Amino acid sequence: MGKSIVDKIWAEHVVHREEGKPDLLYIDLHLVHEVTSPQAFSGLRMKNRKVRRPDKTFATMDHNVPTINRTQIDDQVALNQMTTLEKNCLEFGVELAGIDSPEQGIVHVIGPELGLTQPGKTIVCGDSHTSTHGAFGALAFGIGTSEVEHVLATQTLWQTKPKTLKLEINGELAKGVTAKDVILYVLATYGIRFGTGYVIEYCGDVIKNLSMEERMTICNMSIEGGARAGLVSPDETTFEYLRGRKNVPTGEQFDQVVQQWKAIASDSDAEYDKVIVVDGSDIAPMVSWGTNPSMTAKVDASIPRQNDYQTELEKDSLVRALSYMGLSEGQRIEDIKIQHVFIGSCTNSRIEDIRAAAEVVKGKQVHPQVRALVVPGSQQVKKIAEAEGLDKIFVDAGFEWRDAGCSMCLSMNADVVPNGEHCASTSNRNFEGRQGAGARTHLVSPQMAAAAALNGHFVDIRKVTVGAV
Ligand SMILES: CC(C)[C@H](C(=O)O)[C@@H](O)C(=O)O
Ligand code: SF4
Repeated sequence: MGKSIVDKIWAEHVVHREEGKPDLLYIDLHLVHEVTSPQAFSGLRMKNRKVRRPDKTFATMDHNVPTINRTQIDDQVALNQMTTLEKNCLEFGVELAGIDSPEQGIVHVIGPELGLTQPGKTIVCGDSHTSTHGAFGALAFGIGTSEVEHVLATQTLWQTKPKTLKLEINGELAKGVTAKDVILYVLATYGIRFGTGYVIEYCGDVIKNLSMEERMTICNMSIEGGARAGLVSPDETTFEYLRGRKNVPTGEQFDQVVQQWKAIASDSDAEYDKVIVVDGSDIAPMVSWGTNPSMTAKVDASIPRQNDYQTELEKDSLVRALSYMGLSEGQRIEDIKIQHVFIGSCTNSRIEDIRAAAEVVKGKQVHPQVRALVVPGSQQVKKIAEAEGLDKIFVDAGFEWRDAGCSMCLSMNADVVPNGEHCASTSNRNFEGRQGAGARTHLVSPQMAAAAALNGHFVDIRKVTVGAV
């Protein structure tokens, strides 16, 4: 019987095993951000311990950094967390992409960008969307602050081996259907718990034909389906993305490491604990209408009615979600009006996302009732976009063009959606209050967000002429 990538990575990383206990796993890369690390560093200091492997630890600041006027920060909470991280990194010898660094950005955008994220690695971070790095064939998952301290101190982590779920997406995607729609469709179909206890391995022709950035979008939202990790076996697309990046070996050493990466991919006869098969041609551009990512519909459909559900529990949660969202049963998705647009977050803020949105926006104007923001995932993405003139396309159309950070994805900084207003957002969570108290989030792809910005309501991107000036 063949082995899956999870079996292989696990076997290579167990450093201690005892019957009836979790395994002790070796961690290859520990990413750190300002929100979940302060107590962990304090813990080390109190116990008089060092960071065991500073060379395998990398920090950035992303969650509450301002995305505008960075030279003069007046948000005291943000400032305090940022200076604390700076002090901790200096004291413990951890490399930091700080606020002034050209490498600063959302932790899940910069890991891959800097070539730190590589196939076969175990990667952790005190952040649930660490699953993003799975796109490279790494076993990557979020950990809590006490575990952050444990990894800092020992470079290991106690973990129970998860079950494996093969999610095969076959066929082809229609024009206008993106990776974001794939994962929203999966969540709309299988719910927010189907992945609980599993690591999801995404495969099939649709996944094979996606770019690395698109694969990251899908792996990113594995956590929204209950799985702590989601991954894709590495292939030529993976190796080509990594070739020439900082932190990736070069020359002959690159060829050698590619051989190791190839060996880590799942065997064709690998067995899984559960298998789900999806037909890619069923997927349409998706829009979330409720308060969790599974409350999502195709753009040309309508919000469900109570009668569409069997159980009282489901009917109740529909009613509650619609009351928070200020929407009604049976309302057409295209009739939902929006006042804000956020193009950003670790789900959709990479260069391909920004390019796709710019294509839609080019030569057009943001609807007069809409405030629209583009927040690149990293300062490097920002720089590439500016070199291509994309910032100008957005600014000319009436968008705000910002510095890198999490921004309106969770509104820990000044980028907030006001109470009761609707936001078309390329992020990953639409929970109550996520983008501000009373804010109403609709999860969509960058193309769909851009089209909504121009129209003031959702429109079917398949019917929009893209790129016409
Ligand atoms: C702040 C952080 C702990 C949190 C997470 O773990 O995901 C955040 O990134 C989020 O997206 O909600
Ligand atoms: S962009 Fe959003 S989802 Fe991603 S790490 Fe930041 S807050 Fe979390």
